[in-house]
Amino acid sequence: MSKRNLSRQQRWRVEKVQAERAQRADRRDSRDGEKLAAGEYGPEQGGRVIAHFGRTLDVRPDEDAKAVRCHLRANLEGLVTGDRVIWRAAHDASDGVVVARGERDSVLERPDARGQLKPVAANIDQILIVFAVEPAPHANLIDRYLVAAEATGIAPVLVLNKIDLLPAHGGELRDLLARYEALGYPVVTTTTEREDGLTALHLRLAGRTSVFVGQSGVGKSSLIDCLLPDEELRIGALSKDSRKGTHTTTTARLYTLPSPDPGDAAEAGSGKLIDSPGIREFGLGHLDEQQVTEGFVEFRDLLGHCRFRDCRHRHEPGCALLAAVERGDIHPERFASYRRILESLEEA
Ligand SMILES: Nc1nc2c(ncn2[C@@H]2O[C@H](COP(=O)(O)OP(=O)(O)OP(=O)(O)O)[C@@H](O)[C@H]2O)c(=O)[nH]1
Ligand SMILES: [Zn+2]
Repeated sequence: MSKRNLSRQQRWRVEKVQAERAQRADRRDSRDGEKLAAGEYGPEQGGRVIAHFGRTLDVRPDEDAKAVRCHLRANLEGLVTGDRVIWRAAHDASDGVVVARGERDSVLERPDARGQLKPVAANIDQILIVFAVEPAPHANLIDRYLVAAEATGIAPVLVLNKIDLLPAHGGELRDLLARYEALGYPVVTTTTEREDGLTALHLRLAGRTSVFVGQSGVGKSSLIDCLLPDEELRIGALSKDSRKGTHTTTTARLYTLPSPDPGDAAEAGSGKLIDSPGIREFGLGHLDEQQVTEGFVEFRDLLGHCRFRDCRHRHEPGCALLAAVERGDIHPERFASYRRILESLEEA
């Protein structure tokens, strides 16, 4: 058989499979429609997507810890973990159907295999950028994460892990942290080596939905293992092996964190964590020059004040940013990071 025929036959098979799949979805949808009309589903209620697998989702009802497997009405597309939804439970409680998606406060996107941005998780309150005493962080790397986080509109928080390895006076790292605190970024320090090493982190997580990102080896898995100690909480969570592998397609999951102190949780609400290998690898991605510039929070008030409207803040006379570096209002290392990030975009 010629190559050409083969590929035509392959194409035919693919089309056939797709047609069958669409037919099945149609059938299921008209069944859902009939069931909905026949009142086989209960009243509408709120919930949150805690995992999704194609057109099937796990939804956790607002008032309940137990998730329900749901499918989607055909007109609903693109739901992701963390989405708030309106859904109806089957009367026999076996499953449910999602009928609407709530407004999103925020969405985290990643490029798919074809380089197109796809949402991977929604309604995230904060991005925890984890770095560690070892491997020692480069300020530039932290700045990259901050810029990427700023572009999503989700608040970044810096988490310095492994403080058990910190030398007595902390040295350069303390200075580095002070620099970011001065910019208004919350900084939390942690260690998984001490019983009380995560106290500050617990406080940060309470009542919010968070994701952990950061370089390999900084201790993201270790932190998450400490936060979700109960195996049951991690049912379906990433296995040790897949964590180390390159499976970045695994679905994101939303976990409810147990509180170390039940009293606190009742006040602030329990913390939620959305995690997947893909989310952990969140990085600079597809930003343009303007997004990078606006990602440096201390530049914002100065933008628009350069002599030339199209100033690129390199060596133009009357540049408001360069003047601020001169005055010491912008830290020279932050400005060097800015330059380096722009250069890396040009290379890409
Ligand atoms: N001393 C010390 N070591 C830690 C701490 N937290 C994690 N580690 C160690 O740091 C190493 C890396 O931790 P992981 O949790 O695998 O780091 P990760 O960020 O998940 O790394 P990837 O899976 O590669 O993304 C392990 O050997 C941990 O035991 C800590 O607070 N103190
Ligand atoms: Zn300028």
